[in-house]
Amino acid sequence: MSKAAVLGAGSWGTAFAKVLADAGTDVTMWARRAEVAESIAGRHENVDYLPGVALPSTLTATDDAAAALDGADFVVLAVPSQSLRSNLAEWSPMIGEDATLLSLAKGIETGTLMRMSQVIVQVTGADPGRVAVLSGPNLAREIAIEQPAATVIACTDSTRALALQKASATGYFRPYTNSDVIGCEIGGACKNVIALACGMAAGSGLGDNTIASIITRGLAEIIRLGVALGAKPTTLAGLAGVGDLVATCSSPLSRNRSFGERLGQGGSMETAQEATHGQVAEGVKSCSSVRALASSYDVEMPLTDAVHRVCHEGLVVQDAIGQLLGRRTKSE
Ligand SMILES: NC(=O)c1ccc[n+]([C@@H]2O[C@H](COP(=O)([O-])OP(=O)(O)OC[C@H]3O[C@@H](n4cnc5c(N)ncnc54)[C@H](O)[C@@H]3O)[C@@H](O)[C@H]2O)c1
Ligand SMILES: O=P(O)(O)OC[C@H](O)CO
Repeated sequence: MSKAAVLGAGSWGTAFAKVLADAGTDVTMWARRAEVAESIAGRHENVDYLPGVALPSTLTATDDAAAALDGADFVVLAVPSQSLRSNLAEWSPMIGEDATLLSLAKGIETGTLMRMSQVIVQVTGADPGRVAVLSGPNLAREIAIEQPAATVIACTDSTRALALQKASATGYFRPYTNSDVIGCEIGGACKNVIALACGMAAGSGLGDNTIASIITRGLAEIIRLGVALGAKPTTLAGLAGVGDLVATCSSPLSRNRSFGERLGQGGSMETAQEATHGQVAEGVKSCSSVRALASSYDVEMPLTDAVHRVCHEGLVVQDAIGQLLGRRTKSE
């Protein structure tokens, strides 16, 4: 039986740990707070992040990273993007030398403008072939209650991608393999920014035509950036692109969409943060790093730029909408 350590016990770390356990993988979770680890190991419930969801009795948890990592074939990184580097620096010496590192995070690091797989390679010194990413339309609570969904596991080493696929395939969770790590990561990070824009529109009282227009033009700018970075357009037309974009932009479960909705209703950044119930809305920081990354590749991303200006430069949502519609007309 293969062994996995899931580092991070938030909503997605917990839901994906359940998937792995249901697929027959031996899983130990690491939680930052002892009481969260105790709740998972003792009550088989993560009361803080996934209340009401019964976790498998085979799923164990600890607040000791070394214990979780001991003998792990798969190291699943489930902390927010902006804290991955500092956490990984601590964990790196405890990671087995042939372990596969799987990133669940959907963000671009501020400052360095690195994708998570690049951060992992830089911090651990691992060969890039040992690093995989998982991305797709995977709202944690829906997966946790076993509603069927698909995802993408991307790794340049197909043997490792297949091993992860086997370790996480269940009757409700269907992982597809892909070798396009860049495409999956760009799709995952950028859709959060577009979901913020959709939330802002919905919060302003705008309807489905507007949302569909934002999703579609959002996809256009995501593809532009992805292709500039070396991603395959087909990846962005798949689960890790369109699939995740549609799910996140449409769902009331999305923290990014909910955050944007509060801003669209006229709320402050602080009240918008409350809409995420203490969980991370990655797009709030990644809108700035995605915008900077796009600028360094001379890629135009007007929606991302507008989201950045609303979140970080005080632009009012209604003015952002006016400015977007006031841009010169052009061909599709
Ligand atoms: N929740 C989802 O539906 C979902 C689905 C797919 C991908 N993701 C991605 O997975 C990643 C993790 O998201 P999540 O939903 O589990 O987030 P979350 O906010 O629910 O939980 C984050 C976890 O990381 C921990 N954490 C926060 N800051 C930390 C720090 N500085 N050091 C160590 N631990 C820290 C928290 O205690 C918590 O256990 C994000 O990049 C997110 O975009 C989330
Ligand atoms: O709740 P969000 O906005 O972080 O989105 C969750 C997942 O990424 C959806 O696939």
